[in-house]
Amino acid sequence: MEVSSESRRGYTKYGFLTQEPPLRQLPLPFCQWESLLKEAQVAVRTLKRISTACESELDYTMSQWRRQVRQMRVIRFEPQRCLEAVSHRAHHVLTFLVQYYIQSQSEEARNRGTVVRIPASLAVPLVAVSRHLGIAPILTYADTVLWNWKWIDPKKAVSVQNVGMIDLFTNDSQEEHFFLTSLRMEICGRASTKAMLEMSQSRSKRSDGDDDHRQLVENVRTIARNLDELTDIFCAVREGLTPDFFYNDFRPWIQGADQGIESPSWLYEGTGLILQPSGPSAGQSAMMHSFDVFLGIEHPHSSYAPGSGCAYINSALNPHREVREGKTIASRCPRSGGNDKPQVHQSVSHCFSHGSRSTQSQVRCPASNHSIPSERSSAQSNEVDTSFNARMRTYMPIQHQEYLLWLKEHTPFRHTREPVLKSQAALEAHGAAVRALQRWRNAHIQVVTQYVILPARRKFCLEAQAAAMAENSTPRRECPAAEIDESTTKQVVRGTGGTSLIPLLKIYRENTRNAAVGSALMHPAKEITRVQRGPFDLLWWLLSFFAVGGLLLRDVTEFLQKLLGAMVTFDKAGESGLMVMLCSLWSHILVAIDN
Ligand code: HEM
Ligand SMILES: N[C@@H](CC(=O)c1ccccc1NC=O)C(=O)O
Repeated sequence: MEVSSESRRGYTKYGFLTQEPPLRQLPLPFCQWESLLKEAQVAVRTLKRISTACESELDYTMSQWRRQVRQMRVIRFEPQRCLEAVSHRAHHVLTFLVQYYIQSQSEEARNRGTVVRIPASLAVPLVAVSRHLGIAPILTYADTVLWNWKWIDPKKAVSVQNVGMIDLFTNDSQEEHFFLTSLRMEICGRASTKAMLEMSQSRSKRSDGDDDHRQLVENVRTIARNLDELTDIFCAVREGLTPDFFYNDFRPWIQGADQGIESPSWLYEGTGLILQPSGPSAGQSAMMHSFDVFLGIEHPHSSYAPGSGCAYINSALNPHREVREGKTIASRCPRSGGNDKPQVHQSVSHCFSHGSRSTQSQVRCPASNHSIPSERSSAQSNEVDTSFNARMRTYMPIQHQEYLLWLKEHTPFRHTREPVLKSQAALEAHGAAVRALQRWRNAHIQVVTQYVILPARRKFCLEAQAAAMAENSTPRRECPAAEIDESTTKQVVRGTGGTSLIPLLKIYRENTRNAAVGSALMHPAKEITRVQRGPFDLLWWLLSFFAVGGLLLRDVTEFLQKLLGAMVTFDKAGESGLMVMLCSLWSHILVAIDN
């Protein structure tokens, strides 16, 4: 797999962000799209903000807006004749318009029947530009983050403080803070990308000298430290975003059509496409994928070939069969994760990869496309779709997909972890990086619980209560969110990427942990010290200190009591009280981490 030296330079300098700040306005022929975007943004901001009493006014305004969209003529977009930056902006604007168009419709309208229609005025140019970019024809992480940033002060360099977002759905600073968190991680993560590139490139022209080896160890240590910085930036998402705003006000705008079997399909008028695409997720960040790829952490069933596999239809006719390239084969598509029953995925489709820009029609089920889970894997993973990562790659720009394939071929930690087996220092560095990634995944699971699981349970409760009241007008009974059991959560809660999210995230964390345990077993190694510790780590160490200290204190006390008889007195009640408190705190922390 060849990645041009030019694009490699690009990754080095700006990570996965574009070299230049993204375009903020499309050229003249496409200004109507820009005006429609402004109109929708203003309507949502002004009418939603005032009060809920304005909801119907918002509905009315948006229905007028949708009419304009339907009546707009199809403007031809010829990406081959445009600068790449224009294509990025076109994909960004069109996918924002599609989200406004679909998500501003009432829930009944969206679920009525099985198909939601995207007017040709949006669908035709969107499919053209998506083919050109080798990306899915739906709002992606690239649209919301990578192609959506601006310098605050163009005279200063790009830094985590000197950036802002261009377009938002709600125009609320909380939404900006959410996207900025990812953007800042992308900027900060450039240090890792640079280190990975250096190592992987030098592997091709390998000299294996001592200096090379020292450099490798230094680079892997850089990655470990950088991952901890990323975790700190990630945790700061809490500083400017409330779970209520995230879940109830912002998230509905970015939903895709991959929210379970009852999700409607999206029909792209004038293109022949019917898809059930996933919404955006930072799981589409090539920077985040590169850590797993580089460190050799495997997530089973995430093997992958580039292209966009999101193009298919769930015809839901025969639950046990899938039509593939003219043949009918028995299969199951793990597309929507968790509670997937065998489904039909009769593909339609066009592929959005470079290699197949021509109107190639092929049958693909995005997740199972490259790897259909075996019996063993299903049992092992408790029916969780672990091919999420492979599917998410098909929502990345094609260069990022190709870069990840190149990295997999060239990482020094491929196959046998050659340098690791050779050197204790490299092994330690690798173990520290893996553990740092695991810490990031722990933090991520906690944030997902706080921002998705708990608000979803709360909403489910309120809806159940309202329904019960409407049915038999029984008095309102409290329904604490915590009462909802796990199976209900699984049914009602999905990620924008369409997954049954917590089981998936836990498996990914487990795979990471196993990679770390594996190397630690081979050579028990000292942990590389973290450069920055979060308050949680401090608490962890303090508790460990007191717990161990408490145990020691008890042993020493007993010893002294035996030794000195009655000379040493110790308040037994106080001591055991302390122990109980410490144990219970400890178990709370363990439970919190496991959640
Ligand atoms: C409030 C903030 C966030 C929430 C609620 C959230 C939620 C989720 C959810 C629900 C998933 C499951 C997959 C799916 O989308 O269906 C997921 C996956 C993922 N998210 Fe986030 N996310 C947040 C922020 C971030 C950020 C800032 C990053 C990094 C840039 C990130 C990186 C990932 C990755 C890499 C995955 C794939 C699973 C893995 O590798 O462990 N997330 N996220
Ligand atoms: N998967 C997340 C959404 C998400 O993480 C996301 C979506 C769009 C752009 C960036 C995202 N992640 C972090 O900024 C969710 O289920 O809400």
